[in-house]
Amino acid sequence: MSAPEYGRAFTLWRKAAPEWDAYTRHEFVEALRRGDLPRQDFLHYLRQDYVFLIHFARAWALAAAKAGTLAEMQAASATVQALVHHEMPLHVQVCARAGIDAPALEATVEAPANLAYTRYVLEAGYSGDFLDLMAALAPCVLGYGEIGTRLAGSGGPYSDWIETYAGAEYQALCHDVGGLIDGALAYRLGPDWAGSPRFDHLAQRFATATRLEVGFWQMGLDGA
Ligand SMILES: Cc1ncc(C[n+]2csc(CCO)c2C)c(N)n1
Repeated sequence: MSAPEYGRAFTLWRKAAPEWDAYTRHEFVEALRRGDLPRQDFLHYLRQDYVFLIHFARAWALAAAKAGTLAEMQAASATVQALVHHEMPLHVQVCARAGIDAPALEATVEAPANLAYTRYVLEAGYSGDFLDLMAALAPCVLGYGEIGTRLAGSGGPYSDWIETYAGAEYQALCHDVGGLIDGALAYRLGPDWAGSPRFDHLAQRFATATRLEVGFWQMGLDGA
């Protein structure tokens, strides 16, 4: 499948990430598409994803702290707001309907693949700058956008999940984040950012985060 249009950096990083297809076409994703992913596996994934989102929101808050312009600060803080007030309560709701109440969800023991991924992203932000954070965060945001687009209209028991990411609102967010990243690169590295030595290092960060997304799906299949 051709890459969705989420900006120039995404197009280049995606092409250079060896495990991009292993992430976006993982067996977990295919089982969501076919609709035969066991419910227990999905709930195990959702519980871990709730913990993931806590740290992901922290990483976006760190991005707000490392922002260089008002537009960057607005984009990062809006993402924190959306995560904390929409995406996380949605996980709480879905789990509650499946009999996992809030205290049980809060008591979720973090899987090693989850720890590895979230702390990798946070460390990129602690030791690096806004660009390091964006390169580490991009596979998560934009990969789900690509998966949503490919799975759109599949139907089945996971259609709500699929259509959330296939929908216009989430696709618009992916375009905005792609634009934010291209703008952040130009602002810090100049107009020839794609040819700068820093760009290869950022591509490696993107590839590592992609590899950790593969591990997260695999944890979803293995661990329930
Ligand atoms: C393991 C894992 N990777 C990616 C996402 C997708 N995601 C995480 S936060 C967010 C909102 C925008 O930042 C989206 C779409 C997820 N839920 N879990």
